[in-house]
Amino acid sequence: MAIRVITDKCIGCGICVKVCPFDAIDMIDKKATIKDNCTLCGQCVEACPVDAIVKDEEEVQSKINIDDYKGVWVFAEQRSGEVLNVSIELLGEGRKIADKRGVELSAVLLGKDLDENAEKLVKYGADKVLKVDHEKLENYTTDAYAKVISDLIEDKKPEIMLIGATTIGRDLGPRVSAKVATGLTADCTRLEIDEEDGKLLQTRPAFGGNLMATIVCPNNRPQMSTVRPGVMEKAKYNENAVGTIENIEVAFKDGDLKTEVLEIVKSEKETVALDEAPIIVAGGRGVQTIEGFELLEKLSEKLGGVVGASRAAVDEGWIEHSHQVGQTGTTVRPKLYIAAGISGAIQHLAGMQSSDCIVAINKNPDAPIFKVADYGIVGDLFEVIPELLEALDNVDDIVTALKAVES
Ligand SMILES: Cc1cc2nc3c(=O)[nH]c(=O)nc-3n(C[C@H](O)[C@H](O)[C@H](O)COP(=O)(O)OP(=O)(O)OC[C@H]3O[C@@H](n4cnc5c(N)ncnc54)[C@H](O)[C@@H]3O)c2cc1C
Repeated sequence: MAIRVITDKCIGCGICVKVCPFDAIDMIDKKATIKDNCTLCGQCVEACPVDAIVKDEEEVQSKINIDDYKGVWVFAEQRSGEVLNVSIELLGEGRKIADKRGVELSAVLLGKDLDENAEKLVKYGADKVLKVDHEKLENYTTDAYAKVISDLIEDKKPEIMLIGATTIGRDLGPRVSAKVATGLTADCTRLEIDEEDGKLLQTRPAFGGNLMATIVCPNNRPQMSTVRPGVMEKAKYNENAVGTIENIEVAFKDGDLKTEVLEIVKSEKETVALDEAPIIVAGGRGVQTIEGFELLEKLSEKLGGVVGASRAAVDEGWIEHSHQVGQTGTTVRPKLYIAAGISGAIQHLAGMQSSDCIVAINKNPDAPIFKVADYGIVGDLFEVIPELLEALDNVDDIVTALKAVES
């Protein structure tokens, strides 16, 4: 599709320049000229009084044979030798899509000393693991990983490739998609497959989370998505599952790799792995101050969890954005989510309502958070949390006493 100006008809009235919401039309020599930032919205076509601007509707012809592409791939991301939860979630989602399409589900595993993780991926439902074991892949680098995966795609032609929208996934996905000349939908929160034609309907928040956009990639393959951690259900572990592990040999030529990891230094900036945490104690505007969050920190430490927050608390500057849960923060699915002083706005619920157990502490008995809570405590968090801490101390004392009696 394209927007085209029929120059013979254009009278240079400039109406199109005025109506274009994207400033994508210039008047050059009294003729409308469409710029590269045109979004094909078509407002100029509607507005032109002399029909000098037209939209060419012809379908873009695919340069590849789409039928050659088969199978669903999941990039199995690892950190410090551990496969991330998001990759297990993607195996769960990939399994559903592969079954609907009647194709194989493969995990793509890059790194060093991968035998144990390859077995694990089979037990989480991968029919096949494409294992690329090489010392240059021990630590993630964009050029090495993007090269290996794009070469694999060109060789084996998967129909769909799913990658976690982690910092690594957000770097890797676009590089791979550019190398293999296909589209990528970033930061998806829902995936559906059209069983008939195999189109992947990729849904993601757009315009700052104010609307949900569903995007398809009709003319190129693979259809690639990065998917937010925490939104899909994890694949079930099955000790007896069987699958094949294919060892892929790679060789890097001079010039293939432009970066080398010399040392890994932990950032001093505070970050928190919310999406991996089994317990989250989250606070909202009701927590009132930075000191209020110290109380939440105590409770989360006691429970072996991490601290989360609503956007209101982040906007107040009481806690870093990396702790924000919700539509424009992190989506989480912990075993236990304690929401203290959080009202339960829809954008917050979107990021935490799939948690296994939700405990809400709020002064207002009508707060919407209670509608999704498994346990609700109506009360002042500055009274409730100290009581919880005391009760947990008592439990510790009882456990210590019991151990002393046993020994
Ligand atoms: C496009 C968009 C994206 C957004 N994305 C996000 C997002 O990712 N995450 C997010 O959280 N929000 C997001 N928001 C903001 C969201 O709409 C709400 O404004 C926000 O979640 C409210 O935060 P809160 O519940 O902490 O504050 P409030 O709504 O002000 O609620 C405070 C609650 O604390 C209770 N309270 C007060 N004092 C106490 C006390 N002493 N003890 C117990 N309870 C107490 C009150 O009864 C109240 O229920 C987004 C909004 C938009 C428009």
